[in-house]
Formats: sequence, structure tokens, C-alpha cells
Amino acid sequence: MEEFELIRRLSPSYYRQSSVVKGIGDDAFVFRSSEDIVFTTDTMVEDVHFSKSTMAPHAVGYRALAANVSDLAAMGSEPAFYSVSLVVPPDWTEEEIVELYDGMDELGRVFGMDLIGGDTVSGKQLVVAITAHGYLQKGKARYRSAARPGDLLFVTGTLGDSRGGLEELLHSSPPFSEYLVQRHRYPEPRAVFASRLQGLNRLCLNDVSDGIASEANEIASASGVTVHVDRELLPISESLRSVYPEKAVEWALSGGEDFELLGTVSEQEKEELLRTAEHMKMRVTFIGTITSSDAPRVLIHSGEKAETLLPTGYTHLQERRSQ
Ligand SMILES: Nc1ncnc2c1ncn2[C@@H]1O[C@H](COP(=O)(O)OP(=O)(O)OP(=O)(O)O)[C@@H](O)[C@H]1O
Ligand SMILES: Cc1ncc(C[n+]2csc(CCOP(=O)(O)O)c2C)c(N)n1
Ligand SMILES: [Mg+2]
Ligand SMILES: [Mg+2]
Ligand SMILES: [Mg+2]
Repeated sequence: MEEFELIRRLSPSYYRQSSVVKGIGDDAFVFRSSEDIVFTTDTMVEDVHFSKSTMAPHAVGYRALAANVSDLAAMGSEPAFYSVSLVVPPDWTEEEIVELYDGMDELGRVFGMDLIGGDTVSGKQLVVAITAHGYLQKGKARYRSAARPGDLLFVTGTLGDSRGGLEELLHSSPPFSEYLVQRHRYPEPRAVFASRLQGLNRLCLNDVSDGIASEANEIASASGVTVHVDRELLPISESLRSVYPEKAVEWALSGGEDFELLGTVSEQEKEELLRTAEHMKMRVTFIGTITSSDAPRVLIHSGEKAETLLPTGYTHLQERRSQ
């Protein structure tokens, strides 16, 4: 495999976004805009975010882009572009890299996104670093700091399935549940839902990459509020409950990589949010409330009992913290 020939093979033959001025092929990409623009970047590394036993190249590409689209959704934006920096180890073939790009394009197509450039270098492990861009109506970015006392806490889809799927892939052959494996490999970032909510006056959004224990704490800190989560209301799929009954709640809280949206909405705008979800046949579950606070935190309630929910979940570089 040779760098320039690979780039030629990976370059799109046309662009879906009409704002493209100069696509792949010069020193950089150019587009024209009069709207607010969102930029985000997330990276996937072999043997950290996936391994050859958990995911085929197609799913690696799909999920690397899905993680980025999920952050565009969490800002309320409409996905438009992505660029890809690739570190390719010797054991990955050209066909596997092409498959990885096919996986990205499968998701890119859903949102009308264009691949607009990137970089290709050789190295020891596969690394896919994506930067994605989205459009926003002016002033409509959905911040973690937008939660207010009296809001309702909601989450899209179901939680913990991705962690269940990973367990299946690492420890159970054949897997008990194809559904869980699919949810791990092919998450559905909620960008259409988020961009259809641009009419709401105020909305707080955060996407679930590390688990809601972590994401709810980010909302509490950024907004200066207490987030209350009701353990009994967590949306957990039938599959996860039946295959991993003892682990389901723990993984719903801190399994991570669900790429659902966790957010807060006012009582007044709740109905519009629900109507939008129903129209898309997408599950939205209200799982708690927001109250004012001098010390931002997350409380998890179970019947009469309430305890602090700490931001547990996957944290990179954790072993270096004490150094
Ligand atoms: N190495 C870095 N250099 C500069 N900014 C960074 C770096 N890593 C993260 N950030 C910034 O920190 C903020 C939070 O990033 P973080 O990656 O935690 O969010 P996320 O993408 O929602 O979470 P996750 O990576 O778990 O999906 C973002 O504004 C991000 O751009
Ligand atoms: C082979 C393999 N081992 C472990 C995991 C679990 N995992 C890796 S990164 C992450 C959190 C999100 O990362 P980030 O903060 O970078 O978005 C999780 C839950 C996996 N997916 N594959
Ligand atoms: Mg990130
Ligand atoms: Mg995020
Ligand atoms: Mg992210």
C-alpha cells in the first residue's frame, strides 16, 4: 500500500454539501458559511477503543465517526463535514483501510456528511482521529451549563447496551445477544433529533460516551445545580436485563459508549421534545429532575434512599493521576 494511491482511493468523487469551495486535493479544505459552526474531535485507538476481536474494520470506521457525530448532536448541530487522520500499522491491509472508510461513509451518508480531508502516516497501532464539523442556527448551541432548577432530566434510547455488547465480544462465544453486539459496534448518534429541537428556547445536552454517572456530573458542575437520577426509571433494554441481570444497572450508569443524549428541558418545553421524539419513533425517558445547589452534585434515588452518584466510568490516563 502506498500513501498517495490510498488517498486517491479514499477520496470522494462528489460532495454532498453545497458549501464546499475546495475539497480533497490541495493543501487544505475550503467552505463558505454564514451560520454558527461547531468543531469537535474524538480519537479511536486499537486495543483501547476496539480490538481486532471486537470489531471488523467497517465497524471501526462507523463507530469512530459516530463518536464525533454524537458530540455534534450534543451541541444541537447538524453534521456536515469530517476529516480523518490515520495512523496505519503494518498488519492492516489496504482493503481493510478501504473497508474502514466504507464504514465511515455508511454513517456519513445518513447525515449527508462529506469527507473533506485528513492525513495518513504509518505507525505501530491503528489510530483513527476524526474532526467533525456541523452547522447551528445562530446562538442555538446546547451547552452543559444550560440546566436550571425545575428542569426535567431525560435520556434517549437505552443505556448500558454497548458495555453488554463488549462483554459478549470479549467473554462469550458465540454471543447470547446479537442486539447487544450490534449496539456496541453500530451506535446511533442522535443528531437528527438534536437538530430538530432547534426551536426550543433552552435545552441542555451532553452525549453519553463515558456513562451517565460521568455525564450527569458534568451537567451538575457546568450548570451549578444538583442532578437527581431515579434508579428505577433508567431505560434498560430487555436484552441487557435478561443476559446480564446483575450488571445491567451498573453498566447503564457507567458502561459508556452508548452515544445517547442526556439532557434537561423545562416543564414548558417538555411536550415539544416528546412530540419530536414520537414523530421520529425514538425513545425518550425522563429519569430525574434538577434542583438548585451550593455544591453541584448528582444524587441517585432508589425509593426513599438517596446517595451521591460519583463520576465513575472510563477515564484515560487514570494511572497517571497520582504522579
Ligand atoms: N488534548 C486536548 N487538547 C485540547 N483540548 C482538549 C484536549 N482533549 C480534550 N479537549 C477539550 O476538552 C473538552 C472536553 O473534551 P472531552 O473529550 O472530555 O469531551 P467529549 O468528547 O464529550 O468526551 P469523550 O472524549 O469521552 O467522548 C472539549 O472542549 C475538548 O475539545
Ligand atoms: C477492546 C475494548 N476495550 C475496552 C473498551 C471500553 N472503552 C474504551 S474507551 C471507553 C470510554 C470512551 O472513550 P473516550 O473517552 O475516548 O470517548 C470505553 C468504555 C472498548 N470499547 N473496547
Ligand atoms: Mg472527546
Ligand atoms: Mg461529548
Ligand atoms: Mg466525545
